[in-house]
Amino acid sequence: MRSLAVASPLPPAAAAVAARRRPRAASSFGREVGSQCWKYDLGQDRSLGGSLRPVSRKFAQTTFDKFAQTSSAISVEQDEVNTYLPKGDMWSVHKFGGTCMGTPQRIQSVADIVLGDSSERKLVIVSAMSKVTDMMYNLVHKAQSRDDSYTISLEEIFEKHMAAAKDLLDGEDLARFLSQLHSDVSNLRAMLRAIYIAGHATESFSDFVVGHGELWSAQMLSYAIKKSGAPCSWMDTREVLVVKPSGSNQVDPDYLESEKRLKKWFSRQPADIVVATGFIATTAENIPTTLKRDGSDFSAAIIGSLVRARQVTIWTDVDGVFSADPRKVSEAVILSTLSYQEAWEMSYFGANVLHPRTIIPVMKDNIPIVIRNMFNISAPGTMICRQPTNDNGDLDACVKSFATIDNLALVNVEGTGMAGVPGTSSAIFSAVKDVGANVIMISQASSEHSICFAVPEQEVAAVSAALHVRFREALAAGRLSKVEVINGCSILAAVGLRMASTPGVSAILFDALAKANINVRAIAQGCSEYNITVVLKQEDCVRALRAVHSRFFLSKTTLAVGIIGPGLIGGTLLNQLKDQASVLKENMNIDLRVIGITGSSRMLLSDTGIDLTQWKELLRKEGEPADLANFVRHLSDNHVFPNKVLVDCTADTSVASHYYDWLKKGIHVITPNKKANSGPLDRYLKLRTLQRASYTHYFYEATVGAGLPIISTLRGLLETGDKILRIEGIFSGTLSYIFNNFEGTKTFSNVVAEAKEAGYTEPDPRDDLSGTDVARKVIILARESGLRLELSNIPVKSLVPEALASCSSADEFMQKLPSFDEDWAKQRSEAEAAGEVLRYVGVVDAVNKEGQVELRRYKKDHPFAQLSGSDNIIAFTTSRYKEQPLIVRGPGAGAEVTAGGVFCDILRLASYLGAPS
Ligand SMILES: NC(=O)C1=CN([C@@H]2O[C@H](COP(=O)(O)OP(=O)(O)OC[C@H]3O[C@@H](n4cnc5c(N)ncnc54)[C@H](O)[C@@H]3O)[C@@H](O)[C@H]2O)C=CC1
Ligand SMILES: N[C@@H](CC=O)C(=O)O
Ligand code: NA
Repeated sequence: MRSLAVASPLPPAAAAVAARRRPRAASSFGREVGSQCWKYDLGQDRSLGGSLRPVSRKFAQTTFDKFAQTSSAISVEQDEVNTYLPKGDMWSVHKFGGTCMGTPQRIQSVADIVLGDSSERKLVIVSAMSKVTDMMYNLVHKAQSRDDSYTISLEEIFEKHMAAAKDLLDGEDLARFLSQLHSDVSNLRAMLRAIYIAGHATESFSDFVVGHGELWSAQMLSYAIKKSGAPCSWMDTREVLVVKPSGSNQVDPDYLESEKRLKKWFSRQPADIVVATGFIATTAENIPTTLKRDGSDFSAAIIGSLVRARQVTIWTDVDGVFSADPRKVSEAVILSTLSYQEAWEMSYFGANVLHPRTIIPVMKDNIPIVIRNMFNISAPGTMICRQPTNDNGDLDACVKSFATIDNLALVNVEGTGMAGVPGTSSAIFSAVKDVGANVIMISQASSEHSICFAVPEQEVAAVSAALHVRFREALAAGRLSKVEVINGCSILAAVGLRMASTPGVSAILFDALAKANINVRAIAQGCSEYNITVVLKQEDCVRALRAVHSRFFLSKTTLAVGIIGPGLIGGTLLNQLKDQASVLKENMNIDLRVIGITGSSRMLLSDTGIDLTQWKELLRKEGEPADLANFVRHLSDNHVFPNKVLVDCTADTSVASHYYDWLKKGIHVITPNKKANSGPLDRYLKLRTLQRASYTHYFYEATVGAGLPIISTLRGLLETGDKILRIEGIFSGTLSYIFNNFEGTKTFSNVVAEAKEAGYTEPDPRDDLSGTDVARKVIILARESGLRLELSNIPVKSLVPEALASCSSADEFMQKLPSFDEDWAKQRSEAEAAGEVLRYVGVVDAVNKEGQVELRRYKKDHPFAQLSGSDNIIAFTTSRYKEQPLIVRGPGAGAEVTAGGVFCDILRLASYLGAPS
């Protein structure tokens, strides 16, 4: 809270006025006004939240006493002893915009809010009723375009205000207002007629006409407050607020002259509640003018400064200032405090906070501005004040918000002739100034070989032309190599006062961008570090915003998921995601959204996330014909989610052939499908090279041993410097199940059917029986270990009878398989007779750089003979695990374990993207 400045004794007349007021002030929390008794108790008034009641009753009284006995902060000249400008902490300034003043009911609510503020004195700045300013400008436009309908428009404006007044007021006040309205409208009619005849309106004519919206709304509100029992005056700010034009359609307040006039005004009407017109002002020559864009906020700030208000409250229709545009970031939060500089930066970067001009008048006196929602007065709002002290030391306290500006172009002026040549940047920017373009951001590396800057896209052609003219000779001589324009850019700015003193902020920012695969074109940060600005492609902007916002504010990792192949594994995965999603969100801050599911015939798309409790039904009923290209486009075109992953749950080679393109697009890939990693070596190497060089991830743990940690174990060994000598094991869940259960009681074909039924087999069980599936796993592990092997390098012993290899379908194969049961029974009995069991094993021989896949016989006490169910067992013999191999064993096939392995990869990805571990 500001303390009252004490400078010189109060002039006698002012002291007399103050003394006269003291008894009233002392009883102002329960005083008689006319016949009505209105009582405000600071302690009891909960309706207005904290920020409206920053002074205690005792403080208010002490302040008032100090004021009465001493002086004001601004010295009062002797010749003004008869003027009275009460100031000090008892003034509270409120500003209500057009939306707040939109209807008679709203004007009444405004009156209630004003009356509910227990401050000593209140100055209320109002805008015109909503849309009225536009209607007024339109009137002028019509009149000067000689469009007769201006008379009808004027009538509409008249009707609107008359109806509102009739709704709101009655008796003498209504009559007084209507008579003023009549008289104003007939003056306006005459004036517009003159404009019509002249076919032209000067700026001051136009400003005079337009300002009537505020004149009427201020009067209506002041009568409404009066009607509720509180004495209230209204102020035409053209009598007090003096401004001078400052170019670029802006004005500068003349504080000294305004203060003099304000004192005079108060000497005539020393009121406790004053409703003043926003937006309008006067020049020193008494010509009506306006404060231009966002004028009413500016009025409130200037007047707040003139009366040294304890607080300026800007009432609007949002709960406060958001950490990012809530239309783009649904998780944006309301900030409780902001420093002036932060608010300033944010408004510059397009956050709809306050116009930077609005902050200057209050900033010099450290007067807090509070943004509050008049439609939700229980929300405390956002306080903009001197460096807030209640920061909690978190990252969200050092980065306050993120803002963006779209439709920019980047201009890059480059050449060796720029380095060390004084005046180059001056020449560049003077050329830019000559075409009137607005430079939004500048960046120059210290090598001085290039300067790049951002301008609005619609100004870039003129800028580029001007630079080409200005640097014609330098370009011709090769001193400058190019003047390059990059269209379609946006700026993303992180704003926060404490970024300067917090190490690592930019690292986190850029890490979040990199992980969302967003390319940064240019960077700027001043040493004040109120903001870090990056230029990126406009199409990436919302995604970038969400990525950085979630990183700083929510630590939430949002991942958009596309599932390809909702068969056994894909379907089980969807169900697991459904069951676990809320736990992940709550406990791990991971927000997984499945935004697409595609099978081979139908696909289901959603922009925000499919309801997984009924995905099957939705896919059937609301799905559209499947189209993989469109499916991928749906994912990559979604600019809302920062991170995207495609999960390929098919066994399809053609789906796998797209991984490279997807990774290139920045889409992560996760799969249990072995086709990509066991396909042609050159393709595999290309894929891995791309993935290693980018921030996109490719995980495939379930391709070997399903959910068992095989790939991750192998990687762990390799990455920590262990040397793989041999990997040997039973890699097929199907074949393991078959030989574990083919014990003489069931036929071979029966056991195969059971494995298929249990979900262990490939979509076509011949892939298992042929040994191809095992060979693929051997290849995957061999390549992971650094061997450059092709599938064709692995000799495979197929268990598929030759006669059935050419069956046209898996079903046909299964039907014909029983005719070979006898052969199998024979093989089994032979092994049994020798005290052995049949096992189908795969080997990666890293020493001899080869792989093998064989049906072998093992003694019954061998570890490979001890398995049950669909168990896999994999033994890693390495430099470290030489005497005793490292063994991983457990079910290596089946829907739940495999989907669980894929799910694990999704969480691994989330953790790589920044989710907590
Ligand atoms: N079943 C298991 O225990 C394990 C399976 N896997 C792998 O999981 C993958 C899936 O296996 P399952 O779910 O058992 O097979 P599945 O046949 O039940 O499911 C595959 C699904 O993919 C769909 N599909 C096929 N081609 C498609 C395309 N081009 N576009 C869109 N959808 C397409 C099919 O319509 C089917 O819905 C396979 O690659 C398999 O090798 C990996 C480890 C263990
Ligand atoms: N069909 C495969 C499934 C796992 O990859 C198997 O049986 O192991
Ligand atoms: Na695995």
